[in-house]
Amino acid sequence: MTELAISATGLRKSYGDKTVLDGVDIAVPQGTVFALLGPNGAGKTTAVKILSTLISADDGQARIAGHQLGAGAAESQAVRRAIGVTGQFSAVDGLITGEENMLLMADLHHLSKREGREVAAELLARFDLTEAASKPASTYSGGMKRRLDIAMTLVGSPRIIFLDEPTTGLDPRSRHNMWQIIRELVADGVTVFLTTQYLEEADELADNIAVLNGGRIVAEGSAAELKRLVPGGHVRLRFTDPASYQSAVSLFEEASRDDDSLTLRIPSDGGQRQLRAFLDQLDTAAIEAEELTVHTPDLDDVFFALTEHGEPEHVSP
Ligand SMILES: Nc1ncnc2c1ncn2[C@@H]1O[C@H](COP(=O)(O)OP(=O)(O)OP(=O)(O)O)[C@@H](O)[C@H]1O
Repeated sequence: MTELAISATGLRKSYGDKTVLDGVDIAVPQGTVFALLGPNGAGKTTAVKILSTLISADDGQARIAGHQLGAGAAESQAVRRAIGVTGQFSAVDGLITGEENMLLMADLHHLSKREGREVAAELLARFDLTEAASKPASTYSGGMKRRLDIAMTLVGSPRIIFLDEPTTGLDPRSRHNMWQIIRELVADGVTVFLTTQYLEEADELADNIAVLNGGRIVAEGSAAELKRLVPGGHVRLRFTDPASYQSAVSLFEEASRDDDSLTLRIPSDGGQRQLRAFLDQLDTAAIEAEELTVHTPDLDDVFFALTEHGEPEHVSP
């Protein structure tokens, strides 16, 4: 069995009478990406803070890199040495330059001056920050700050990295850059624990995804496994001619309809056989659709089905 980099059972945390985590179990094998997915306020950051020793849980057990959480200062210290944390509580100091931020980190990790300069230069180059290295970090774009934050985290060569919403607020190009950085970390054998509100991000990066809602993990598995949990596959037929739309409505009784947009949504597995049958039915009845699109369930369907948002009401494209 692959060794677990992170394991937790029965984690609980409340603030006053508000229960944020209500018995959460997590298992992350070494060298994999785990995504904790959940709506705003679901408790994702709280879970990261507990697992990275920043706060303690009210109850439950956790082992990080083989060290038990809550088992004394030495064990917590060992956990901190093995992990890196970046995200909503960024360590970047805007008043000093990117390079000075890196050197500060190197000092914290007790690297010699020479080693520190070498590691800083190497990481700044790796994250495309060499040119900006002598400018104050406050002048950096959002994407550059995140890259600097990760570069600073890597000074200590952590084997486990917690990334709390690493791409929130980034533009699409910076988001893709960040995904590439995360993939390279994993290729180097680093274990990544990621929180995100973006289903696409979890789909792109994670080996395993857990959906956190109401303080509990309500579903867990690979993106493909989660997609199989929910129905959501359908064929969408859009019409411009109201008469054709009405004919199709009577032909496909099982379809859900949107009379405003003249659109029908027919449950379907998206398979070739079923698609051919739909087309045959349309041809036989001489109905011309403006557009036919196939929608296979995606993580959005899972998310909406499993979190308190409820079912999506609209006919999605
Ligand atoms: N120190 C605190 N004191 C009181 N309540 C807190 C504290 N920290 C977090 N909470 C509450 O716990 C809940 C979960 O917060 P948390 O930051 O873990 O959520 P999240 O899933 O990371 O959300 P987001 O995506 O918005 O960052 C929220 O309702 C929040 O208000």
